[in-house]
Amino acid sequence: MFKKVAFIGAGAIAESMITGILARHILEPQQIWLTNRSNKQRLETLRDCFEVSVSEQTEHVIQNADLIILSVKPKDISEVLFSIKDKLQENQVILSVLAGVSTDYISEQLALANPVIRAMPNTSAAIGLSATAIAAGRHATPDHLQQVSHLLRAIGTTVSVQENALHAITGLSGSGPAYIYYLVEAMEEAASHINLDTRVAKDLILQTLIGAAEMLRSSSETPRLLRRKITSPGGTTQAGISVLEDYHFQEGLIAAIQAATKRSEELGSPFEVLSD
Ligand SMILES: NC(=O)C1=CN([C@@H]2O[C@H](COP(=O)(O)OP(=O)(O)OC[C@H]3O[C@@H](n4cnc5c(N)ncnc54)[C@H](OP(=O)(O)O)[C@@H]3O)[C@@H](O)[C@H]2O)C=CC1
Ligand SMILES: O=C(O)[C@@H]1CCC=N1
Repeated sequence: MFKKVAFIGAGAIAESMITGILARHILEPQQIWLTNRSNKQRLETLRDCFEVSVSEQTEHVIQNADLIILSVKPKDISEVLFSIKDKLQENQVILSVLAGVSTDYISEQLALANPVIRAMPNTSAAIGLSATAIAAGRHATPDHLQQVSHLLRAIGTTVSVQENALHAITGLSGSGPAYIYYLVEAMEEAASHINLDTRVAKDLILQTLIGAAEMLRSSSETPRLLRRKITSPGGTTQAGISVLEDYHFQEGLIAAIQAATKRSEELGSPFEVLSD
């Protein structure tokens, strides 16, 4: 297991991952190091909250780390790779969670034989419920993949995929929680239109979501059948679904996931490398 894990990038996904990892005691706080570009206040907040080590010096953070997690925006990756390439030690494993950016790009920029692995988690990592996909890049052996998967299993489920699937996975499950939160925003807004008490409505919406998710997980029935069982002919659900159909709800969601997938490809396109 990794002894020191360094995060370069201290934003939303780094925080979610650290929360999940510490909650499962996969690592102790003193094993986690963190840096960002300039937001000192943010580093201090995370240090105080998690008791992890922080430093404005990337060199200090990555020194002797056996796993380095890249968690910056795609636009910042070139700068980060340039700043660490001369400081990396042999055998340090690189794990990138960036949308779009290929492992080949990372390896080419580093021009080193360090193993590179790419993963796409989501923010449910914070409660150990991320749906994470992982792909091996250059120099990553099955053993490296296994070690990283072990760590990532602390933050949820992990599935190994071919790297070219990661754009679609980013559109589906990387961004996925946002689609659900967007739906809940609309349900809460609807509750106010139908004069329900806000607190009561929030509790009912939450339990409805949890119940439906658990039904999907535990039942052998398809989502379509589960939906049909709620939809009495001429009843309330049919009235509601019929309006969703008028608004092309499903087509909208399909288009949203396609757009997010395309955006991942676009974010990665400045970093494409010609294959050997
Ligand atoms: N948010 C999500 O749900 C998910 C995000 N991702 C991916 O994770 C990555 C980060 O996303 P997110 O956490 O949302 O982004 P945030 O904007 O919240 O965080 C980005 C972090 O990167 C830091 N940073 C920028 N440039 C540098 C640099 N040169 N050296 C060190 N640190 C730097 C920023 O520091 P400062 O604030 O000081 O500028 C900030 O801490 C993205 O590539 C995204 O695609 C993947 C899965 C899910
Ligand atoms: O919105 C984004 O670009 C990132 C990638 C997946 C989730 N958030």
